[in-house]
Amino acid sequence: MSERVDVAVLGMGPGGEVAASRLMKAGKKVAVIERELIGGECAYWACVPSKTVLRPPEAQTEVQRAAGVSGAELNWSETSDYRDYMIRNLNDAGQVEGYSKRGALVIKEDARITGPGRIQAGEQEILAEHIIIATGSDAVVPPLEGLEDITAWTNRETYTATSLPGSAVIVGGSAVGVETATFLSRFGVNVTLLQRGPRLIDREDPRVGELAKHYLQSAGVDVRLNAVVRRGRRDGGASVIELEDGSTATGDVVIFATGRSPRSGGLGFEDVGVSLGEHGQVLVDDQCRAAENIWAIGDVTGVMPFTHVAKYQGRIAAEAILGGTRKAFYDGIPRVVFGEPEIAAVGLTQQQSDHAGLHTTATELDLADAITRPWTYEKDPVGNLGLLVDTEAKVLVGAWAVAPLAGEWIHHASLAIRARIPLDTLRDQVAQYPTYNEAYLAALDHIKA
Ligand SMILES: Cc1cc2nc3c(=O)[nH]c(=O)nc-3n(C[C@H](O)[C@H](O)[C@H](O)COP(=O)(O)OP(=O)(O)OC[C@H]3O[C@@H](n4cnc5c(N)ncnc54)[C@H](O)[C@@H]3O)c2cc1C
Ligand SMILES: NC(=O)c1ccc[n+]([C@@H]2O[C@H](COP(=O)([O-])OP(=O)(O)OC[C@H]3O[C@@H](n4cnc5c(N)ncnc54)[C@H](O)[C@@H]3O)[C@@H](O)[C@H]2O)c1
Repeated sequence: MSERVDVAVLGMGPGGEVAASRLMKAGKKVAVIERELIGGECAYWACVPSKTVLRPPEAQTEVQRAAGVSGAELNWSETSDYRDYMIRNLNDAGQVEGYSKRGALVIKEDARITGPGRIQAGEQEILAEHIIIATGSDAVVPPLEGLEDITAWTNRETYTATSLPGSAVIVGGSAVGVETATFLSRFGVNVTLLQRGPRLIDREDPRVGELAKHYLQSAGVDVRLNAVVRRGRRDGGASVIELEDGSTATGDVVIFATGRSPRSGGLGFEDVGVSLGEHGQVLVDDQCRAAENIWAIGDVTGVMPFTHVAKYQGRIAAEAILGGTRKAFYDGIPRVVFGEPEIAAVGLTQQQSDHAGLHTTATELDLADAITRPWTYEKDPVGNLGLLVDTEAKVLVGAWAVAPLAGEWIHHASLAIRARIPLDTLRDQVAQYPTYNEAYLAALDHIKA
């Protein structure tokens, strides 16, 4: 039997949840279709568990680095219990009930689009005026000889593990690799981090990668750059990765942190006029429209694979379905890696601004040399801020910070870039003393523009 709704949301990660909630609030009849757990990758295997297990090490660092306080010890068993609570013990019964009570048609099935306005979800056919594709992304595991012989994990096994391995080889040194190395090393796991290029976090300014490497090495992580993985093999209980240069890396597990690919294959998308890009991402316009009455949001669009972007696109698509005209605009959206200390960036890198033909000047500030907060915060203060300024338009176009709480105070730069706030206004802003925010004024003092 077919069921008719106004909007069918295919995939209930953070993007799908925001879109569905907004549409239901506006009185639309919504079908929410999810084949695993309502909440998606973020809630169970990615953002939420990773940030939950990173918090105890962060708190311990704060204690170790602040004057006059001591004695913080990590406890994995309590951490993993709290992590399990945060990921709802991989049970979405509460979410299913919540959406049903709010009037949604909740379908827990694998779904595919079978024609315009038509979805097959298990035995059930849904007829919908609008379809929102919010199917997210999968972990990419590179084809590797001997893969079946090693204990290979992705974020899923890592962030639901009950007991931790004694040692781990992490392949991939960007957001997932750096966060996972931070988490595991702090809980006493011997970590080797293999990054194929010359630097970590390779989408950001080179200094960001340098600093990330420095802090990981200080935490005891064996960071190997330009590491080209050749094959895997088993040696007793251990998993061994052989590298092109003849060296090896050995661990109880090998964790692949080598990127994501959009979940767009075999779901009938192309049959209804949806176009896929070269990486399989669903192509969308600036209102997240993928085809007539079909919308796509979140990781499946490949625009910026972050939860805050999936949620933003969910708001944009819902508004468009309700007749709004707001367009998505991606300037000034922050990118934070929750390392130790936090690694935050926003806007353009120097390389991107050169490519765009902008005339820019950059500066880097050692926070301890310039402001008070690092000294009141910890005994041996760390932290750096980099700014990139367009000298013609006299606005900030890029910023990065590797420092305590950087994921919080990067939002000052985020707003400045997004709203193109004139440098003169930024220079006139008065930050609370003593806060990390004062670093912006100190850095701008070094810039002639
Ligand atoms: C380890 C890790 C840590 C991360 N940490 C952060 C972080 O701290 N902050 C941040 O902003 N981002 C983080 N991310 C990225 C973030 O997880 C994603 O950007 C976010 O989950 C994307 O949301 P989404 O709604 O597009 O998709 P998803 O969360 O992937 O959800 C998509 C849903 O669609 C369902 N689905 C797929 N196909 C079908 C189908 N055919 N039928 C029915 N249902 C289907 C899936 O089961 C899934 O539940 C992290 C990622 C990883 C891997
Ligand atoms: N805090 C956050 O917001 C957060 C945290 C984790 C992940 N995420 C998001 O999730 C997505 C996935 O993150 P990710 O770090 O897995 O992917 P990524 O695509 O950002 O980085 C993958 C890294 O692995 C390296 N790599 C790829 N293949 C390799 C190989 N064979 N050997 C060695 N190195 C290899 C690449 O050079 C790259 O640096 C990202 O887009 C990220 O934005 C966000």
